[in-house]
Amino acid sequence: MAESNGTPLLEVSGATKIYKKGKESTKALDDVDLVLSGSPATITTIAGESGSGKTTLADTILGFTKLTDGTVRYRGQDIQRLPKDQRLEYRREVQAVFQDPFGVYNPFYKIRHIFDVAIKRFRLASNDNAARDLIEDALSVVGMRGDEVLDKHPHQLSGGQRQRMMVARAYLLKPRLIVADEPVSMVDASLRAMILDIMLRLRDEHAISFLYITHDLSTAYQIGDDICILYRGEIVERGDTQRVIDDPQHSYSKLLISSIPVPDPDVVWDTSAVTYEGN
Ligand SMILES: Nc1ncnc2c1ncn2[C@@H]1O[C@H](COP(=O)(O)OP(=O)(O)OP(=O)(O)O)[C@@H](O)[C@H]1O
Repeated sequence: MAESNGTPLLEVSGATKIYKKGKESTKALDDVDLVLSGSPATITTIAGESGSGKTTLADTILGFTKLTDGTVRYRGQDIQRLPKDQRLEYRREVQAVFQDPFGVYNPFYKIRHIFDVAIKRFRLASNDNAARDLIEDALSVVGMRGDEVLDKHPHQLSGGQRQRMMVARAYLLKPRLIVADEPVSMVDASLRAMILDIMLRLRDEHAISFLYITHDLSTAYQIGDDICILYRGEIVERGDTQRVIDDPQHSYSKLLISSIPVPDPDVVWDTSAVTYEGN
């Protein structure tokens, strides 16, 4: 897919999504604009409370959900109107890592199946040796080896290992963007640190950008470049992560940030948190 100079990797414009069920309707996204330049690669956090529209935005960018209004452009092209060959390229270059790694595995297949399918679908290797090398390379990025995992079934791996398999599968495809929807919320603290570190390495060493969807502002603070605070489907504040978290301007951001747990016993818990009642 051609990327002309200055064209952002991803551009979401006026994204509005209304879910309708009978007479009820929910506006999950309300006129959201978002641009990821892709160069240099960055980690952009989408943060907000449950129901704020984070997953809807992620699903929209992945092409799983159609917008009611607005567009998602990947390298300048509306993802809903891509010709077949460009669609395959977009499918390869924009990968997903989800919260529950168990949900995406077929329990009947061994782990190697997820890699074999990806290699076949995107014609990544011309023979078995080349395929094996690609898989080992991808596993090494997440600190694993093929003989440890490939002949196992999903239930024989820990949650953290399954999540690392998902990251390895995404990396195998040499994506430009990984949409990571709560990727560390179901793993323990040490694995969380490892996965966040892998994300940083993929950004810095492999130029992979991330859209990091989370309600956890402390991890966003650790790894995020930019942050967008989503509230009821609208981005109410955006900017450099440290700036926004250290000095939030919008009253909802202030409320969200005041609820971050403070680990330092010498830091007094701020009990004067505002109650958010709208703009
Ligand atoms: N398929 C659907 N049908 C109807 N309403 C939906 C659907 N998916 C999401 N919604 C509604 O849209 C709003 C945004 O939901 P969404 O899942 O995008 O939020 P979220 O920020 O990802 O929440 P969480 O952190 O709990 O996953 C919510 O009010 C939700 O109930």
